[in-house]
Amino acid sequence: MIIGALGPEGSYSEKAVQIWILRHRLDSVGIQYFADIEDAFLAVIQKKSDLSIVPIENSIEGSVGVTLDLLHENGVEIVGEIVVKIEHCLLSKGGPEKIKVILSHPQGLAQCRHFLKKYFPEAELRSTGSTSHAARLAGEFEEMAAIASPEAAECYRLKVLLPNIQDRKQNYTRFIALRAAGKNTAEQVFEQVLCDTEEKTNRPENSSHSAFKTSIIVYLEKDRPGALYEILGAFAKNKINLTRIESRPSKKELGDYHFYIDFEGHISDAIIKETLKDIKTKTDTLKILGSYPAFKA
Ligand SMILES: O=C(O)C(=O)C[C@]1(C(=O)O)C=C[C@@H](O)C=C1
Repeated sequence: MIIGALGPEGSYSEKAVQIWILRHRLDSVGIQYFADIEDAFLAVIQKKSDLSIVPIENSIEGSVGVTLDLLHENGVEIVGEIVVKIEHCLLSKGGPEKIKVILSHPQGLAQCRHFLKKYFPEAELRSTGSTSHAARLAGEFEEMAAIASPEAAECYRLKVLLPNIQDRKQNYTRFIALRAAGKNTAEQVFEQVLCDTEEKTNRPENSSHSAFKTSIIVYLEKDRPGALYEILGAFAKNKINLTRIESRPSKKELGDYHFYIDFEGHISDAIIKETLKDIKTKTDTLKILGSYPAFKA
């Protein structure tokens, strides 16, 4: 089995893959590293990986926009989530006095904004494809430092000049595990529900509602008063707990959005089916991204 992730070695994405491998007790897994999130994501469609793990949101910086857009644009299924604690360090080959350039993934730079402004106001900030890519470069040039993990420091033989430099101690990134949409995806199960035929899912028996999450994208073509309220009302009426709601520009015009909604429950639960059927009548597009086990720390 090949799992795709953002590389090179030492990225937080690799950490997420390792957690996935441990929790699923997988052996004989190869990690395929990609230069950016888009390539890692699309690898499942291009059959370069069986599963890909990509970041979707961070507790300090919010959504990873490219992942949200790709979920809308492509036929993939979310099969799981992984939450990784992010502890950024300032890494370099030499001492702090030599640092002229600080490199990291844009998320890494943004999560350490206060630190950078306070201690390195003169440094040039440069973004890289990943935190580990930044560490690899810092290993080559003394005047460059990287914001990356302690594991990246080990990988590229860098000194940890300062640990835990993110603006808040509590810093977590949520990743999703994807596979290409195939047979028995949540979307197809729902299509069957709409035709009132018997559906089959890979949901384990006897699992509680909150043990699972379902992710959907909703698009309301014609902006009308109360449209979003009606959708949220359908969840409230059936006492379904939303875990996230996020809007993302549809890119058609200013002020036009897709809504990404995560909620507790599995697509094969009767109440979820009923709620989604109801929502389908209120929206122009309803895309079901998947039902998957909620991450437990
Ligand atoms: O650059 C990495 O190491 C990544 O895995 C990417 C990523 C992200 O895109 O959010 C993952 C976790 C951290 O929030 C910073 C960067």
